[in-house]
Amino acid sequence: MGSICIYCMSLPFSPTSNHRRIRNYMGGFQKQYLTTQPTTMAVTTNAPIVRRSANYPPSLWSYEYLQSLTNNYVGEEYETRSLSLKEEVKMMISEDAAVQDPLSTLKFVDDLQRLGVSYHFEYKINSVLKILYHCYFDSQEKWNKSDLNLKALGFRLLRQHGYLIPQEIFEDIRDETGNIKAQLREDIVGMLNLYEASFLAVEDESILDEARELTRQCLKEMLEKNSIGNDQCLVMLISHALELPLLWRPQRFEAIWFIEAYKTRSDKNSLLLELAELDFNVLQGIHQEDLKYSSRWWNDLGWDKKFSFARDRLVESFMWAVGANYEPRHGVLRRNITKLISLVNVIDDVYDVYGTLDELKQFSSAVKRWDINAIEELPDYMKICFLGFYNTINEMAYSTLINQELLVLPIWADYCDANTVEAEWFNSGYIPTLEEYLKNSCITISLPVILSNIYFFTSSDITGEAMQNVVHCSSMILRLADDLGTSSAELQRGDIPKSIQCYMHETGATEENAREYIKKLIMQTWKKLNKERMSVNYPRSGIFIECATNLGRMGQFTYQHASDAFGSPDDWYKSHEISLLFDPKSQRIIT
Ligand SMILES: CC(C)=CCC/C(C)=C/COP(=O)(O)OP(=O)(O)O
Ligand SMILES: [Mg+2]
Repeated sequence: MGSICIYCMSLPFSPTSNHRRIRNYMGGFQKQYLTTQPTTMAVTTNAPIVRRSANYPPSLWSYEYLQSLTNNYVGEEYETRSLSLKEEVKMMISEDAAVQDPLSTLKFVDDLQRLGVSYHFEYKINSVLKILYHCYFDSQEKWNKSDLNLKALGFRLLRQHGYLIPQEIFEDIRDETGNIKAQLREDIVGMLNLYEASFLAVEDESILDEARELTRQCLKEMLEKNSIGNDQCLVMLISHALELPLLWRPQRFEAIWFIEAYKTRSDKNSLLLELAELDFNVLQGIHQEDLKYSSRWWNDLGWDKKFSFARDRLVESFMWAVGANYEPRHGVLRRNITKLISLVNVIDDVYDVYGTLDELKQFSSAVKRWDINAIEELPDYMKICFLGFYNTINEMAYSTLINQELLVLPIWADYCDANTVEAEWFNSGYIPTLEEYLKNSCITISLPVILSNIYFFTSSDITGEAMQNVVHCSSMILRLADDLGTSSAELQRGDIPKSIQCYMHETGATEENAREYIKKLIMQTWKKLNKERMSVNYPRSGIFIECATNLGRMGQFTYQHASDAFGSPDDWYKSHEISLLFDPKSQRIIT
């Protein structure tokens, strides 16, 4: 096994002195080029502690700006229009039409989902999908009569709704050379739907794996050769799918994009479009109220002013909350997710960047005891940190009448312990195996702790094992996506090796190959998650499972350009913040 030191990426690595020398060199690099903040605070000796800083930029959004947000889409006029549009659209989802014209029905359901309004019609959608399943998809004899597009779209929507249609539905798509049959390649929309459908694979479904690769190649080639024709909307849909498949996209961000794409479609339904835009704007008003509440909480907590070394990411944390669930009735859930993510960001920065190993151990032990008297032993900045954390969690428990111990123990203790392990690795220069790293870092990515807290606000009906599997899969997806996006900056400022570097160290792979391997792991994890999602008792367990899945999706969306768009939001991320939270839908085209 070849060895490359993650600190210099070129020298052969010897786990002892050579490595330590390079790490010291990195320490020198940090001192020279990164902001360090000498402080007079002493822990056990009188030597000043040299602390790192991640140099995160300040928040883009001031408290005053957030509090000044107003939304015009309130009042009787909009409510009445919205109600009547919903009635009209509901009548367009017809059981009879599903039997007569299954493809049009499936396309309509797909549009409702992508436009972000399907939550109004869940009952009706479930009913037509059930009919479609029994008429066209419950036996080989039936699906053999369907064309590629009908099979692919039906497969995707039905699997998404828990129907385990077998992959064999696509067993005859290849010719004797192994390529997709020529006449199927002419059905570009069918190919696109097959590509999207293939992401619903579970483990050991090679037909779907092959279909994904073959359709990806074909679609990519068509785009490159400009051979799709004049349908601009189809061209947009194909490049959008190749960028990130639909299944991996958080629905609200998809709606922002899809509403604009839908406008360019020749067969668009103007009533449906009006409903989608109006509904988006009404919901944006509701989200703004949640955001204003959250910003008051954050302002009162005062961490943005007290911890200059840490991320002040209230609005961005709120985006994750909307990504997790955007429906009007889940405001409390969004507010709590925002609190949890904002807290976790700062605590993560304390462990990763600012705290000394001794301080971190003290903090972990204080959390374990969950005793207010524990703060006496902590340094000043940690007193504030512990107190804010302690009060917020207790208040969340109180407001939902949950025994705080359920919210706190043992999962926050596990979270702190796992972070301490990372700090120990950093201090000793230890490079874990990929397996060892992932076991620990799927805890430090914080989804287990966030989702365990969320569990109590969603009153979901889900068994312990299913919950554990779903939490594990979404944590893994978020961890791997986060590493693909943030590890370069993290290593520069000094952090433990992340999954890419652990894999490189273990196998001698290049960074490019390691990144490819990590992407494969994301795909494998999705297969496990797909299986879990299809086997649970939908929709009673739906909210929790959707939240968990969506937070994984938020990771894939946020870090898709291999940069830390969350920690250091760039123009691309900022434009999404504006479209999601501040600008109502208008004639503006978003690319
Ligand atoms: C669900 C949450 C918490 C979302 C917020 C965004 C996020 C994944 C932060 C992790 O920060 P990081 O990149 O510093 O993580 P780590 O230090 O663990 O690599
Ligand atoms: Mg971190």
